[in-house]
Amino acid sequence: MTVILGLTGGIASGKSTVSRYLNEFGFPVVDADIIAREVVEPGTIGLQQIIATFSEAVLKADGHLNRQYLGRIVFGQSKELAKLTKITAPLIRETITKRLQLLKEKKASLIVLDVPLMFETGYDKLTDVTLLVEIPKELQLQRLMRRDQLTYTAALARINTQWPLAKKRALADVVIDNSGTVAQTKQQMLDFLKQNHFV
Ligand SMILES: CC(C)(COP(=O)(O)OP(=O)(O)OC[C@H]1O[C@@H](n2cnc3c(N)ncnc32)[C@H](O)[C@@H]1O)[C@@H](O)C(=O)NCCC(=O)NCCS
Ligand SMILES: Nc1ncnc2c1ncn2[C@@H]1O[C@H](COP(=O)(O)OP(=O)(O)OP(=O)(O)O)[C@@H](O)[C@H]1O
Repeated sequence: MTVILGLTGGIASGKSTVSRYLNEFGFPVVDADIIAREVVEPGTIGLQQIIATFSEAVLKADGHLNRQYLGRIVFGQSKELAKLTKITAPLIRETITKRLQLLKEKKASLIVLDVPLMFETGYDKLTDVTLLVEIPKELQLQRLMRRDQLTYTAALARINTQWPLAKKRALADVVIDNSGTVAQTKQQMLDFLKQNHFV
């Protein structure tokens, strides 16, 4: 039987750090952020629809989506974000469903489904167990500002488009605290994997 492990957490909480670690054990990862990029590559229907909605100003000179520019438009303006997700959400869902089906057919024992907006979008329904990576909001702001070179206000706007941590924590089966070192986080993950006989 295949177990689908839903991995979630706020922006810059450490999901990729955890999913990379899980992938080191050979567990396949289906990553919604990566798929969100694939569905708007040049030549896709997704990109065509984005241009039709937001104008050609969203394109870089090489024809790729200017993600930084679009991010500035949508984060902090809920109407604009809703227009974008109306385009991307169905395309992401279709790809995720296909990938999960393929991996199940290959009889993967554990599949990691990494979705930042797991609970907000109901993807937890596809999972057998949900794991939340959490850090305190101040640390989240610091890591996000540093990683994406954002101002305090821009980082806060991104965080505030997502559900508050407490609401996600109430729904998660397992909570991993990523406020310490990466090594400490990996140890918590290893304990979880061992306890559940995944390794
Ligand atoms: C606005 C975009 C172009 C900005 O791109 P950028 O490269 O700067 O960010 P990236 O895609 O790496 O996302 C970073 C993080 O932002 C957060 N985020 C992304 N989309 C959303 C959203 N619709 N609502 C809330 N938070 C979001 C997530 O925590 C995500 O991990 C991009 O985020 C996007 O296309 N978003 C819409 C697609 C989507 O809904 N993705 C989430 C899949 S669950
Ligand atoms: N335990 C840690 N200690 C210090 N820095 C960390 C730790 N975990 C992650 N980071 C750093 O914090 C940033 C966010 O981590 P990561 O990219 O894994 O988060 P994420 O949840 O996948 O983010 P997003 O979903 O927004 O892409 C990265 O720059 C990463 O190197």
